[in-house]
Amino acid sequence: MKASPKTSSFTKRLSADPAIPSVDIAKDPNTPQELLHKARRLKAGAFTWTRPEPRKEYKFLTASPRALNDLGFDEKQESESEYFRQIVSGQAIVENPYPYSQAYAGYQFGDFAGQLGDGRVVNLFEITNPKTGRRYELQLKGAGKTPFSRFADGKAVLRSSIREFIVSESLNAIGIPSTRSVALTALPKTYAQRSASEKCAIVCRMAPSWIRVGNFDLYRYRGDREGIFQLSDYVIDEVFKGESKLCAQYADIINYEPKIKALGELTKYDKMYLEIIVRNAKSVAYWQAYCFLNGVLNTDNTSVLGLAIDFGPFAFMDYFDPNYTSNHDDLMLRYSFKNMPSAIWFNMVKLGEDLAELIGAGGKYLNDPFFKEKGLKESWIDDVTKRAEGVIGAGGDIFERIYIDQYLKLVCKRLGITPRPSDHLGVVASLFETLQHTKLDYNLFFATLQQQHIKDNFNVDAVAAAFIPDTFKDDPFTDLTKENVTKQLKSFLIDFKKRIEEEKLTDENRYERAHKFNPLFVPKNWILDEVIDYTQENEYDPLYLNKLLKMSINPYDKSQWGAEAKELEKRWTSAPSSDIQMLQCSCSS
Ligand SMILES: Nc1ncnc2c1ncn2[C@@H]1O[C@H](COP(=O)(O)OP(=O)(O)OP(=O)(O)O)[C@@H](O)[C@H]1O
Repeated sequence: MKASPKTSSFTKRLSADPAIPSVDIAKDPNTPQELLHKARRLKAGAFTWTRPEPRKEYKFLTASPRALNDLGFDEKQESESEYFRQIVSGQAIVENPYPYSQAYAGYQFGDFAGQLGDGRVVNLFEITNPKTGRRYELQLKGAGKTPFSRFADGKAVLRSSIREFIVSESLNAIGIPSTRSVALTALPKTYAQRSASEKCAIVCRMAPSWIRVGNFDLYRYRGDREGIFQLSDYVIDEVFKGESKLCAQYADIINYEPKIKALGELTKYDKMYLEIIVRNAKSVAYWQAYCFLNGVLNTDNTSVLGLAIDFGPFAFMDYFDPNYTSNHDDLMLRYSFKNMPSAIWFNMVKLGEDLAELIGAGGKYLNDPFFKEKGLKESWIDDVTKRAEGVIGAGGDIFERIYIDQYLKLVCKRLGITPRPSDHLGVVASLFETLQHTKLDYNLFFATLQQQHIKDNFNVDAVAAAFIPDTFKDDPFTDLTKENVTKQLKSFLIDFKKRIEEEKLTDENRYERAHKFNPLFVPKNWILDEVIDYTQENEYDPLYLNKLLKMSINPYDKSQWGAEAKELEKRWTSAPSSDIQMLQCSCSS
């Protein structure tokens, strides 16, 4: 890490908080420290200079070998280096570029919440992996108070830090777009009051960009049209690497969408908006295909890159229940499994409203000097409003098409079959009916199915039995009995057999296709709870944590899970007893 060149495109291209206009002022010992660490509302600017608050004691716990590898580092050398450990915990900072916290706003549970911002995050710098050319921005979560801390303490507790550290790396390893975690450091003498007093930690995280829909919301709230232009140009040039890359992947769907055709030529701002929509539609499909719930899909937790971001009350669902919400406080089920697509679409509409002037202008007004300098003439307003509504409406159709297309593709990949447009009525419908009625472990179901021999004279009872865990008990109060579960499974297996015969797929073909999409392990809430308890009760012994990390970053390859703690591996890959399934979490972290 020491030798890697470090930059910050964000602070280079976007405007700083006018209260601390330069790094020299931030560094000046005469500058009041409250300016860096006390809650206040910024008048303007995309960020403010700040730095991690010093803590009494730091204890390095672990680093993700996969993240280090993606940064272009030697895993072992880096994680053992003192310099690395100091940087990822905020004990030392790189003075150039100087650390900062981002300003953003957000719609939380449907209501606008005003200025939010990095209230416990300090951004460090960007590093580009010389081999892949990929750039990542590193930041520290739980690094202390910033001007965005509002009424809170700037801390993150160890419990939520372990959860975020593990799940972000797990999602990425499964193939789901996510922000990442580099390293985890405990703060043994730093406590935070949550429902009880808890010990704290710092997670060093990385992402190609940390920009959220909330960054745009803030400019709209301030009425800062120059800020919206600046942020949009930054996102196009630096996050998406130029206009030519926008909307390239789904050009066929986008260009042939009738509502898009009606808009005439698309501007770079239209394309940026649609690119963000496409990425988020795909991500929701991933979350649903793997039954992952973020739990708080507010606009401040919706990345412009469609990355899973901010891991509070998240969960991998144990069994398929469309009404499940992982968020204990989400009484209206706003962020439940079935509502995730509409929650993200709500956020895309808010982004469209933030960008209304830019996407409404179209080629007709965008290059008009009056528009650039001053804004809209009275006579243009109807035209611009109509076009902005047109872009958002077209975006809605595209969102729906891409989400459905991607969801079906992913589910079929998990089954090892080739998707057909009618699948939602056929084998996929049969699958979800079975999953919902049998309450079998969702992710384990696919991993079990890919192993089964389903041929001409297959013994359907024996195959059905392979899905039912030894621990299964008839529920005396419902019809969830072994007999009914077997019946339901057999019905699905017969439908499935018909389909694979139509496709002329052998068991081997099917396994070859499916096993790359069916993780053998996902970190469920009950496993995370066990690891958190063990780590806290055993003076930060990293045995469980590192075992969980190995399993989470190698979900398709058991051979990488290590020779240690085999009993944990066995338990963590089995279906759990019903009393620890479908756990919920609260937002406090
Ligand atoms: N303990 C805390 N101290 C200061 N600010 C906080 C704290 N917890 C949450 N916030 C702030 O409240 C807002 C919403 O919190 P949320 O839990 O969604 O974000 P977060 O987990 O802190 O950060 P991120 O989204 O970057 O993962 C954010 O502006 C966040 O910075």
